[in-house]
Amino acid sequence: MRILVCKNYDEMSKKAAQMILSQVTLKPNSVLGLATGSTPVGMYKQLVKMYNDKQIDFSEISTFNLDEYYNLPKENNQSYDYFMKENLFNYINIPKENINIPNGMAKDVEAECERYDKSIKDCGGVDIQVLGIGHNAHIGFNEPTINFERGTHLVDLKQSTIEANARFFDKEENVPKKAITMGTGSIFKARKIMLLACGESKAQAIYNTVYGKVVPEVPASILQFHNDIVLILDEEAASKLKPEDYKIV
Ligand SMILES: N[C@@H]1[C@@H](O)[C@H](O)[C@@H](COP(=O)(O)O)O[C@@H]1O
Repeated sequence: MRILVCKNYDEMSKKAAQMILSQVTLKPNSVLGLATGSTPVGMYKQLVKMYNDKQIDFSEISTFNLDEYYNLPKENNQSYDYFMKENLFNYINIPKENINIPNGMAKDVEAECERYDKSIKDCGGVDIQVLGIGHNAHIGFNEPTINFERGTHLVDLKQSTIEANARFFDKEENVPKKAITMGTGSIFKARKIMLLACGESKAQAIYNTVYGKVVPEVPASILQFHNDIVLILDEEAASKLKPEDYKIV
């Protein structure tokens, strides 16, 4: 695990965007695995800026998002489909047909999950996967559980995740209780993984991810076994790590 610590959120976002830029420059038809949540918003802003400055071209890029709420229409301003358009897709030149997000409104969820996994495979797999992390170390919507899930699946969200995401909804009752997410197995298959975390509230989850036992109760701990993973943290999220284990950038 490579761990880079940035002074603050802005620096973290810039570093993350630079890594995407290198990936896209080296391979213009890269497959990007994308995440939602407040953490990657700054990175998306940087990518839009790079696009406006003609530094990056998304015309051959394909994307796969990690997850989507179940039974929340795309048009709802809290759907992840809406989030991605608002934060990235509306402002760059990615072809619409190259964008993939699980369909949370699918009637046959099992078929939708199979279709999603097959699309990732048919695209040649994810080149670089962007991840945020939940307070309980969930990645995508893979909540702490008793076994690592392989492929895309429907999950029941933990009460703590519902509470954490309630800040985006009018009322907690409106937060969906289920989501469709890529499995830890699918995430792990990405050739490169870049996990972003900021703020003190993520420090314990980061500590457990880096030093804890690899167990499905700490979903992100599986990343210890990945051979090309970088954690990009701000100082607060890194505050429980030993200084000899990270590089300040
Ligand atoms: N499904 C998303 C995750 O992909 C994200 O990492 C997490 C943390 O969000 P935030 O970055 O807002 O703390 O929130 C949600 O649960």
